[in-house]
Amino acid sequence: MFDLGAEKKMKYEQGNEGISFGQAPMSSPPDGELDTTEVLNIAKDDVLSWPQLVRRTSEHSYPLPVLSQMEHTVRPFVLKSLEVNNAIIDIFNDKLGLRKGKLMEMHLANELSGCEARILRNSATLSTMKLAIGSHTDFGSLSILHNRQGGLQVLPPGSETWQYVKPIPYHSICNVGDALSILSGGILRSNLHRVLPPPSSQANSERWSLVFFSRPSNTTILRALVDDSPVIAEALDKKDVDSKKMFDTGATAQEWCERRVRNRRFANNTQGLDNWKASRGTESVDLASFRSTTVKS
Ligand SMILES: O=C(O)CCC(=O)C(=O)O
Ligand SMILES: [Fe+2]
Repeated sequence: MFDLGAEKKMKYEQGNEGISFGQAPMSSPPDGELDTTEVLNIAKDDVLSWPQLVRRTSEHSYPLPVLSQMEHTVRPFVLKSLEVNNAIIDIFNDKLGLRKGKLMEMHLANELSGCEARILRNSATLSTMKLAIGSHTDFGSLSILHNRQGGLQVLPPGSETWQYVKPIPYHSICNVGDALSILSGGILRSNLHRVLPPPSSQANSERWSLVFFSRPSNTTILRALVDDSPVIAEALDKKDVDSKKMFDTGATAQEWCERRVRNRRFANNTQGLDNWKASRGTESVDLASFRSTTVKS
């Protein structure tokens, strides 16, 4: 799939419109270097409507290994991921003081959304510092990540030191993304992370990972649910005027994702810092941290 050759891969390219599904060359603002990881995104909407496609055209759908495994592998993976995702969303819903089912109403599987499964491959490399995936927050609600090799790092809030997240066998890693952070008035945090080539004994090996990203339905407006929960209203109340603005984006979930995807695309990343700024999510760290290579294991 990733070995198809550049020309054939173009057929499955995600396109320039900020829509994420398909094969995606991403770069790492602010320096605009191409991330070394290759990714293929499969839309939840296409998986659930299969054999019909609603997000990709039949001419530019997905590589053959995806299509031939749709019934036996891709669909069960997406259904199980949605089940796990929904259970976690419901727990957060109650902890945030929202009425039962409020968050789920924004994540209905049969409504069009940016939810997607992602397969990632980073070729073996001798350079231990070349970014496999540049620093970013995830765009949506929850990301459920399955990886066996190291390389994932997080930058804890207020810190300039990246820390490795060690994969634990039979466990997955769950990240909160921007959408849930905004809806919760910042009570849930969308963490800043990046990927380096695997460290120590795994260095020089190819790195594969698999993620399911859940995102609110396309039409969901991304703003803190202050009218639905006193807990969220109180959290937002404590923020200063500038931070408050971040929690009333005026954007739909679709617009939010499209903006972020478009400005992280290698092909679009020609404006240096302007692209970098336009690609940002809910993080509020300075530029120095994005360039920092200080690592604590
Ligand atoms: O491959 C990983 O460990 C992380 C992938 C990731 O952060 C992403 O695709 O957004
Ligand atoms: Fe990520």
